[in-house]
Amino acid sequence: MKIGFGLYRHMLDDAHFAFARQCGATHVVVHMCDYFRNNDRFSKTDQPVGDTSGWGFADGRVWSVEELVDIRERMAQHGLTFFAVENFDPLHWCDILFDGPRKEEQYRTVAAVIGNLGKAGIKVLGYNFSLAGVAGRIIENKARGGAQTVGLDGRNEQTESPLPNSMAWNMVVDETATGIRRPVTSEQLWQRLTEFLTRIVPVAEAAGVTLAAHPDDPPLDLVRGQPRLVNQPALYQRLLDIVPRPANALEFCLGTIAEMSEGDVYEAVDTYSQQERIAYLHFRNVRGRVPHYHETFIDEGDIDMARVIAILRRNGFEGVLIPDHSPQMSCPAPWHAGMAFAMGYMQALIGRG
Ligand SMILES: O=C(O)[C@@H](O)[C@@H](O)[C@H](O)[C@H](O)CO
Repeated sequence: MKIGFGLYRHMLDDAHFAFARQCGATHVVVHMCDYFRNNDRFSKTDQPVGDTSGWGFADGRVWSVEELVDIRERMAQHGLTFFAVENFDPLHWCDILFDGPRKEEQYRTVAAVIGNLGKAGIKVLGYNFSLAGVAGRIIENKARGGAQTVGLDGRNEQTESPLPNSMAWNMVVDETATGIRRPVTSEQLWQRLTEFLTRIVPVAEAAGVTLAAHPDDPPLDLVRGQPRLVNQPALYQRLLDIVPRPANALEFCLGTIAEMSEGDVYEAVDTYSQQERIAYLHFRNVRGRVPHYHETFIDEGDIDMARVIAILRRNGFEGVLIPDHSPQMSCPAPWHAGMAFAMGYMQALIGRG
């Protein structure tokens, strides 16, 4: 098992690389999509949360081999491995998600993105096949000591307001578009995922890249009038079985799995790590289940994190674990302190960095 760190687009600098290494990270998961682009409404010091207007503005640029290699080489100077990219930019694939007119063009874009990752030596691409994206969460001071965290306290304006045509994956993809997205059925969503995996897993295999699926967070049935995909632990198996190949793997988000209304997080960890289909984990903790939960510090949630590590060890898991996100601590550096706390706990559980 390897301990990693997730860095957002605006954190790809020496200071954050040094901080990640000092926290014991050896591997980095990079968010190449700038969730905050052209959007100063929300603080960039933590994960994006947003409101009914979503996160930032997608730009759809295909990340070049050169820029990916530059990031990889700058990280390497700090003893860090560029392990994965997490998420497409919504403009790479919004018409794949919504079966729109640019679908075929976007399949070519997705193939180009994956091809460039492979050429740059980056072996994992996390993705979240989600129509409304990570939407609906609210900011609350519910973590230990009143620390700021995110969660859900029942359905709210964000989860209920219909998704506009201007948005996909909780970001703006066409600010000129008007009207509301036509509701998609759950079966249509699974059909689109089936086409996506059937067409793209071979592309990923040829590029030497593993695709890793994140579950839908919050794992409700509907968010903004659109169905959710993997919102129960057993549905991960349905996704894996569409294309039963090693390159069709999981970005296993422990927190999201624990938030789900059904299932047992320990059984899920055991089931999927036994199959060796977990590429990396979001090793974060929560309290409660949808529609009432909040993210917690790594040591104070419902999940016994030591028990999760014991299951992973028993099943010989050799992938990467990252904290994903942590509550913001009340100090001059809320994000850094929260991440350092989480990483220290992971180091103690998993081993020396
Ligand atoms: O569980 C979650 O929802 C998180 O993994 C996401 O907030 C994730 O950090 C973002 O979607 C970026 O991938």
